[in-house]
Amino acid sequence: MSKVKVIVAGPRGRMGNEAVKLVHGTEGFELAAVIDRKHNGESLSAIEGFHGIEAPVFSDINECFSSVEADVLIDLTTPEVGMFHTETALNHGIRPVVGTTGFTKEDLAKLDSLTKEKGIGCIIAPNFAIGAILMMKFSQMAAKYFPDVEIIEMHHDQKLDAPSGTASKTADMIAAVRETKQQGHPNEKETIQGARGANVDGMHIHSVRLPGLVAHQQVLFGSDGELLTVRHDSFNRASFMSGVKLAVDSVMKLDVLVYGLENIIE
Ligand SMILES: NC(=O)c1ccc[n+]([C@@H]2O[C@H](COP(=O)([O-])OP(=O)(O)OC[C@H]3O[C@@H](n4cnc5c(N)ncnc54)[C@H](O)[C@@H]3O)[C@@H](O)[C@H]2O)c1
Ligand SMILES: O=C(O)C1=N[C@H](C(=O)O)CCC1
Repeated sequence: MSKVKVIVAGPRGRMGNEAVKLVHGTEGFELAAVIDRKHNGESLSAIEGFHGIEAPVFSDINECFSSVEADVLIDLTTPEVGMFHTETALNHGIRPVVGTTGFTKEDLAKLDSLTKEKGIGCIIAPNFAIGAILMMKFSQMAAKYFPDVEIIEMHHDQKLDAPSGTASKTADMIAAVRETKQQGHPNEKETIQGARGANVDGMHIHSVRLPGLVAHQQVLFGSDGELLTVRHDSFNRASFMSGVKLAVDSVMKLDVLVYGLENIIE
């Protein structure tokens, strides 16, 4: 069987670095190229930390897609760049696997119609960690019985977007199964703006950013006399890689946009 040819965008980033190593070390995958803001025209193996991993480096995505034959783009960059890369990949017939977070509902709607128009698969996964997917699924289950929910997401202090993609997705999944509910006292007032966090469908999301953290979330469910906490912690970026592999394998069999790996795993 022929190998899945993969391009990684953002190879020198925290996640991109792991993804390059995953693709390079996976038998059924081939690293076709990388897209990096610097090092155009070099081989990846010449860049510190990638010794022995041969792949051409492109700074221009259109040039990359025109020069290299590829099946899948893994994007791990920034929200604005990720949206541009995803649209460009779809327009070139390359299937995107997007880990980049910070996409708006409008971005997702736009990508959904572009995916339908092109008839190829696309996966946007706010969190690739299998434990995080289960945390979201368990939270959705719990919300049927505990409609009062607060989400606390905690990430490293270099994160650009807030709330996290995982927290937004968790809130969306919970909103899909519970009636809209304004939580807390109906007359509550913030004496310092933002004290109650972001409000999604009556649910509050609190974003913590601290050095030393990687990616953590707890979903609190309160009821009369009891508290249920569903929590997940990623302690390193390797925790995301089995989900990245699953997404690359899965996107090859899809012809629609899938938003969230919970739609892929049983
Ligand atoms: N889905 C998940 O499971 C998951 C897990 C971790 C991080 N993330 C998300 O992945 C993204 C990357 O996270 P990170 O921690 O690796 O960030 P990072 O800042 O370490 O890496 C981002 C990389 O993108 C590169 N980049 C920026 N613009 C570019 C361009 N035009 N072309 C090519 N490369 C470009 C930067 O140079 C940088 O190396 C973020 O959006 C983050 O929220 C998702
Ligand atoms: O490190 C990040 O940034 C992460 N972002 C994702 C999110 O926004 O949910 C997932 C975990 C790590």
